[in-house]
Amino acid sequence: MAPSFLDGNSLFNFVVGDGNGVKGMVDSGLSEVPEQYVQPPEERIDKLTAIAHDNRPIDLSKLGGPDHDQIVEEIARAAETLGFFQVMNHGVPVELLESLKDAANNFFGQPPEKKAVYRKGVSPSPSVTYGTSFVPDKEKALEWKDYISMRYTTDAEALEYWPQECKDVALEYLRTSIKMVRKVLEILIGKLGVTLDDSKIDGLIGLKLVNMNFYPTCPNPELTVGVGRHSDMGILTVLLQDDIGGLYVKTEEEMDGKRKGDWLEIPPVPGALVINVGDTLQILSNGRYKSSEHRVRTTRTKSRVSIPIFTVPKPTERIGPLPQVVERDGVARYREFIFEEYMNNFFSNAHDGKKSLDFAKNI
Ligand SMILES: O=C(O)CCC(=O)C(=O)O
Ligand SMILES: [Fe+2]
Repeated sequence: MAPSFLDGNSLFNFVVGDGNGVKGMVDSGLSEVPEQYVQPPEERIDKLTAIAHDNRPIDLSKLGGPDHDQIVEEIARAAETLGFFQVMNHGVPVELLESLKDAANNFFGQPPEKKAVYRKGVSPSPSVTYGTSFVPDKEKALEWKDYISMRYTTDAEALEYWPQECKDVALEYLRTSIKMVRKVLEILIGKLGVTLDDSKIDGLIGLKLVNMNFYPTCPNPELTVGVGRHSDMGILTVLLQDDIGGLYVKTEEEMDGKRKGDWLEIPPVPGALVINVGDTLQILSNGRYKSSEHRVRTTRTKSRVSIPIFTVPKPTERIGPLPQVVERDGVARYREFIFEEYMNNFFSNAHDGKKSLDFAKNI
């Protein structure tokens, strides 16, 4: 029977506390968006004014041929401007991409009690968390999204604790993507005129998370957000999205006829993956690479899945602008800190654009 949400508390408990998620709420028969999900006007997303970012995906297979230098340029240019680009021939098998979307839909298609076992605090492993929105306790308006997050430690631990519905494909996705992430990161660091040894790179991408996001259908998409404005905290994010669309990125500067502050949609391209720069890479590069603000809209008739891999430094890693870059720039735009401090700050605040980076600003 459809629960009647008489007050805000019972709705919050049903969705967040009991782990029914937004999907459970929608499945209970909802004709309009509850007040807790209504965004203030300035955060709502106007689908009609969106401009598509229709750049072709960068063909990574060309790194092995005569066009190597041009591809390196394209990657660096994209990281310096929008901070987002798409790649093809990335080494992640295209069939695996299809299986991943199926796995995500299968996982979220289960009854709530099967998913709720992975809630924070009750999950059989601290590396697996099922939840909804971002930090529900801190948010003025909740995000229209459920997720499962899988932090990688070892293959054995993943095979034991990650959900049956997704563990094999998620591990394969991680294994194949990481090779590509390393390659792209080495290119970007190289373009800064810096070489880092393998152990330093290992530390910078020492923490890896595979998330599966599920955005249920929404009766009033114009009032809600799937994910609010934010930037990612780590080094590079790899993102697989399905064919629904709705990922928007804010332009940091005037480019290709777009004005600073315009929101561009990253359109779904079959077989491609989206890559974006995270806060930590912006900091390491002393601001040259852009960790862009992005957000996700909701849709009325079809649910959407996306599957990001976040590559993030080890919590104990000391982070700051690379000394060679600071020397050349003549100024350090960010301070040094231990990554765990950054991470704790990131997860203790609601999404608020690029405010996460203030933690690292030099005062
Ligand atoms: O669903 C998407 O397309 C993006 C999700 C996202 O930005 C995130 O999980 O950090
Ligand atoms: Fe993101």
